[in-house]
Amino acid sequence: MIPIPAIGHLPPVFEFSKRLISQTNRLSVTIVLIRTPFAPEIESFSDSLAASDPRLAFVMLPDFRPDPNSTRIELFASVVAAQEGRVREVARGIVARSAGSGSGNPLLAGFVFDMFCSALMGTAAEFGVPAYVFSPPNATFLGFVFHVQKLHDEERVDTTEVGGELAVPCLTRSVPWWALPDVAVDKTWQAIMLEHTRRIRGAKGVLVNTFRELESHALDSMCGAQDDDVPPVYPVGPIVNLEVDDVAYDDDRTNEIFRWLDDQPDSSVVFLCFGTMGTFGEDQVREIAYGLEQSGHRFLWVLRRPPSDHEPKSNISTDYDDLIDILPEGFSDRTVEAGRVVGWAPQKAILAHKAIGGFVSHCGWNSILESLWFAVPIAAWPMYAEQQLNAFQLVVELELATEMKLSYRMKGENDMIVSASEIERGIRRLMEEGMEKRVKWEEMSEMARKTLMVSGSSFSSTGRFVRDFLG
Ligand SMILES: O=c1ccn([C@@H]2O[C@H](COP(=O)(O)OP(=O)(O)O[C@H]3O[C@H](CO)[C@@H](O)[C@H](O)[C@H]3O)[C@@H](O)[C@H]2O)c(=O)[nH]1
Repeated sequence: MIPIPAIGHLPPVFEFSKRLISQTNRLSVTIVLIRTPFAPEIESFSDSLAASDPRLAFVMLPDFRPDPNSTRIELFASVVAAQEGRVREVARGIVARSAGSGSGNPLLAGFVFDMFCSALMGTAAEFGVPAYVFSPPNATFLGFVFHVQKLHDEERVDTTEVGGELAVPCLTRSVPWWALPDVAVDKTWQAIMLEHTRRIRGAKGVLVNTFRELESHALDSMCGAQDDDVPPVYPVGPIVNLEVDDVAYDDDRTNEIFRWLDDQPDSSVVFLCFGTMGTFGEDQVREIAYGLEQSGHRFLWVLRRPPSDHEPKSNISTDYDDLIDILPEGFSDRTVEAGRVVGWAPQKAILAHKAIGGFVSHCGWNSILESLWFAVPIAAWPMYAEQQLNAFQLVVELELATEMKLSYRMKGENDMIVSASEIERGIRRLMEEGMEKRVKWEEMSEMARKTLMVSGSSFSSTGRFVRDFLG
């Protein structure tokens, strides 16, 4: 398994690997890791996982020192380039062990590459084994990028110049311009994604972190007549790694969060968290603070700061030294009973807590799956990457989530701040009017859990993958 070292991508790969070997005794998994600033906690959970099963091995590549001036795009590309030689070496080691094992069975059965490591897929061919791809984003996004690439390469349609809505087979409704992800409207991102997508078409199959009951339309749109060059897609999710929180966050600060949550009534707290990179300027922080205060609801707010001018541009967000510096004056005193503002916090364990009644989320796919798993309704506030498409899918296509703000592209440059009163309204809608939606989240949560049980759809799909993988 060759993951890309980002927090949104690693835990799903770890969890899927674990599931894979629990479902079959014909496979073991070696995960090739590289230490980067994206995933500082990487070792704490890989160590604990490696200890859990001898068929799960980790190879840690030496530290990768990023060029501090590189953008996130450049950084990802250079990480993958740095991985290349070592991935080959690791594979050679596995092949050499099979030669020495005397069993005559090849030990290297194949590779699974993160979709953003597609540049390494040629390694599989060198070793004469299949290359599969793992997609941490959902089936809708996968269908979307296949379609955009087909439009681009076969019909000479450049979506960055379309400017209106776009009909895509993976969604029943056309995607309005404001919900199109960066890969459809931004030339740099599109060029990168087109490259990945062309290579992914050459994979033997694509594993996707989703489940049929949630995304049947998108999954069906990718098989058969619609686009006959798409490799088989295996929905194997939801892959929600519940252990990461237990392993990585056993400290006083975290214990204090849970002591406070324990004292709050059931379903009374709104949780706000914006993924590994979601941060705001001072003006927006102030509006959120006032919006929360005016809503009168209890809250738990993860607030992190963007990298400063002298830090690498590609770093993930970090905790503030002192939150008092950024919050409006007197806010903490006035809300001492009603809420808590914290730095990085164990999101899954928080969503699992009975005091949480709603989640204001940036709509990263892991966050959505975690919220579905614990049946916590979302108010969507997408920020970057494919999150606007995820939000559109949740709010408009599936009618599951409410909205806080659906796009940063909907408004003009100077008008991107969401006001305190919009935030107040959004929180009230989420916490007070969501009964019907809450039932839907509970039903979906039950389906998410069932799909992983023996004979559930994702369990069966994983079994199908194992059979195909081993030929
Ligand atoms: O304070 C925090 C913040 C985040 N998390 C965890 O970090 C992960 C974040 O993943 P996700 O919600 O997917 O957000 P991103 O980190 O933004 O993920 C990237 O990767 C996802 C999967 O490809 C994409 O859907 C996103 O758009 C992309 O930004 C989740 O497991 C959260 O539980 C915490 O535990 N504590």
